[in-house]
Amino acid sequence: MTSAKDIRPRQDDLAFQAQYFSTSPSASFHSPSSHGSALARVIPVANAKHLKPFATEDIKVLLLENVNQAGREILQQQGYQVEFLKSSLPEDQLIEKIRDVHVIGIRSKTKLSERVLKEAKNLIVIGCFCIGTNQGIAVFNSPFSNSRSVAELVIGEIIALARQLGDRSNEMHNGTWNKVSNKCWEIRGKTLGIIGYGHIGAQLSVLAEAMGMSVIFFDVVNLMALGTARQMETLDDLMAEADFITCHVPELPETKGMIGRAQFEKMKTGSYLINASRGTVVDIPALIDAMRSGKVAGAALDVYPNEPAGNGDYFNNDLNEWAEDLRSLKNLILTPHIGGSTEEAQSAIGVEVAQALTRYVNEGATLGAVNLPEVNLRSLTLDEPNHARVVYIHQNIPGVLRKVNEVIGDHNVDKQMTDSRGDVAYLMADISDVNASVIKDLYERLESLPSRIMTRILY
Ligand SMILES: NC(=O)C1=CN([C@@H]2O[C@H](COP(=O)(O)OP(=O)(O)OC[C@H]3O[C@@H](n4cnc5c(N)ncnc54)[C@H](O)[C@@H]3O)[C@@H](O)[C@H]2O)C=CC1
Ligand SMILES: O=C(O)CCC(=O)C(=O)O
Repeated sequence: MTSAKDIRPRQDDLAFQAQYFSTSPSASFHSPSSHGSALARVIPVANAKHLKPFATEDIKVLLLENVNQAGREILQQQGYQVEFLKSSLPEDQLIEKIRDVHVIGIRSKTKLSERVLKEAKNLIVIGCFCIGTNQGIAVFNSPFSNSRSVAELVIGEIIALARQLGDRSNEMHNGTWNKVSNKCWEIRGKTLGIIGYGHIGAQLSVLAEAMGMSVIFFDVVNLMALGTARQMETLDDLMAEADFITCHVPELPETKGMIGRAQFEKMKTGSYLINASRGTVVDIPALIDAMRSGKVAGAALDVYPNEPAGNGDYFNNDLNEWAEDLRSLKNLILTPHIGGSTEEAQSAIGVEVAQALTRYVNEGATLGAVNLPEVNLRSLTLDEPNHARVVYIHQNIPGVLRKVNEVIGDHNVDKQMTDSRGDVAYLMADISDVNASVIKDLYERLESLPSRIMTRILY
């Protein structure tokens, strides 16, 4: 019987290798520490084939934005070449780097623009150690590993704003004792208005009620309210009733500027605004005016329309034209996008995304992908050394499966699964009794089909 090694393509055929990575066993994976994610549903097979990815050392991973060490280690342990940078990269430098890369890991600062992706000829998967995009390149994220951290930050800010803690602390740092109770409040009995009742909004709802707040929320989806929270019919209703308003919606065309002058008008005089979602959600010049007029008694911002790529003295008008106006305002907490920046969140994200990337690179499984249908096949086992796994990403148009099956149907297909999501379909098939020349032939025939987006063969 031929061993797995015997069916390797030649090491010097680089273009060929770039597309071919062998499988690796489910048994070597552990479920991520986080809570019921798609990956946690994967059941390890007892005698799963213990393969290391073929030509492991040729898999190049670029990790930007200080991705957590736990995630880095998972990728390094696979034997991949991992390059790690603390900050993100400007577009031109990213284009230079991404040409060779198979896997990229990013956080919220890196923009994988069309220009960048066009140059990413070898890229097979993107790990968002936060969120996503769509190019036939799989994208994995960690949908709720940092939700609790954001919710806890917001709870801290609600109390800090109600008690003007930022101002008192700054005054003491400057040597001033200023003991005041005027316009300082308990939060018990006050109303929290949550805009966007998803992972973060829902956590916040529970925490706020535990501290004696009443919770109302507005969401485009009709959702089950937790505890005694109430869903409001309109955003205006929420703006008019809440004492504290906090935004937890995604960045979308519909959420751009969703808190603008008209919404500030609706707010109670002396209420508070918090934004730890995305910088475009709040119209900042309108907020500045609302704070100057006393309509808004305090605010906390964690996110901004423009954010710097790394740490440094960047929070000025060159970055955002109103930055210095913001810096001059009282009872305004400004934080550098740290909502999800806790050891717990970063470690959980690192593990979850790195495991998803590894599973995709080695096995083709798309469980937890943001932009592809979720497809998985049970692991190949030790009894199946001469099997190959075909992964075929293609346009979701009629007639493709017939053509694909004409190609693979000459062989014994042990198992096959296909699913689609929008315009993209994903097929996985395990084929038995194959050797290197068969694999090469299959690969070339699948690549030549007009519907092809990406072909990979794993073994
Ligand atoms: N500051 C930070 O470090 C972090 C910021 N975030 C941001 O927070 C956002 C929310 O995070 P999650 O709660 O995890 O997201 P999620 O997807 O679980 O919840 C978002 C909610 O917003 C609702 N929504 C969407 N459009 C809306 C609209 N126009 N009006 C009202 N509701 C709308 C959705 O129906 C959903 O219920 C993320 O998209 C991200 O931008 C997330 C993590 C960390
Ligand atoms: O911590 C980060 O880099 C990004 C956090 C965030 O905004 C997100 O997960 O969407």
